[in-house]
Amino acid sequence: MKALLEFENITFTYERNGKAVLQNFSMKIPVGKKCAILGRNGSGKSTILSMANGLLRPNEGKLFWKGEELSFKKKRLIEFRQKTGLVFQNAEEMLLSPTVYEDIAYGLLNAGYKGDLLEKRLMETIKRYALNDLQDRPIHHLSLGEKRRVALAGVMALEPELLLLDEPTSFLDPVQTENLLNELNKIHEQGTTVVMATHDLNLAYEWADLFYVIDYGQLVFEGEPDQFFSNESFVLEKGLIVPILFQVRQLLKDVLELQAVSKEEAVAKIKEMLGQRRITIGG
Ligand SMILES: Nc1ncnc2c1ncn2[C@@H]1O[C@H](COP(=O)(O)OP(=O)(O)OP(=O)(O)O)[C@@H](O)[C@H]1O
Repeated sequence: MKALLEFENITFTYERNGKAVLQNFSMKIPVGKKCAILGRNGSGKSTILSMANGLLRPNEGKLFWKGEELSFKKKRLIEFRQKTGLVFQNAEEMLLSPTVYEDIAYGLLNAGYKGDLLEKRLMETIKRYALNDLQDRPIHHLSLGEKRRVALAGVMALEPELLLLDEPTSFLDPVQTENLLNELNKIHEQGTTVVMATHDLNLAYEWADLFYVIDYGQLVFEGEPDQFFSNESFVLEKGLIVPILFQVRQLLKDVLELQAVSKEEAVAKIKEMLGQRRITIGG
């Protein structure tokens, strides 16, 4: 499996002589997958995402981008940071420009775009993320869902190969959550590898191809979502729960005496039973 980004034996401490947040941490993110990083509060998920974006430098160990060791020299780091876009947990707080248009332009300017190229990319981004009606609006007049869309658009304007998202659906309503997932699926279909840290296990199960479970700064599971949730005692031990979607799939399989029930079939069945657009049960 070819790794896009690899963490190799990384140790990281925020404070001098402080407790290591990551210890001998190794993880490979393959090209072209939809990955979810899971783990209890404080397990190290945001730290991993910041390091994957070159914002934090390991105390020990190495990072590899497409097999090549990451250099922390300024120029190389700037190049690397453009290839790995990070949308922060409170993305809306990162929007500092007066308007949507200016915010996206600011990111492009910082990345060295100017003149016609800047204008072209700006217009493409505004169109692609359906921001036409919002472009001249002051950022503080936007809803949370709209602010998240602007933050995502700002990062995607730089066409990263790896998109990193820290709890992108927190505080979004079910419709906005669904819109965001549709957007992420489009981004993924166009060739971007997507990694999301989330506490929403139903969503992670429905969306991700690959799980990384972090506990106390260690990678304790890497693999398929079904494999992870099949071992309930392990899931509970890691401070997580088996989501309702997984349970319904197992139940339907038994009741209907089928070999397998796809996630899509299970989602459709739950929606039919609950008469809802999206599943919002459990964490
Ligand atoms: N800037 C910082 N300075 C010092 N310690 C920090 C800093 N940021 C995070 N930590 C500590 O590092 C550990 C891991 O934090 P991190 O935010 O990576 O966890 P997380 O899994 O993303 O948590 P959550 O699910 O609550 O967002 C925690 O103990 C946290 O207190």
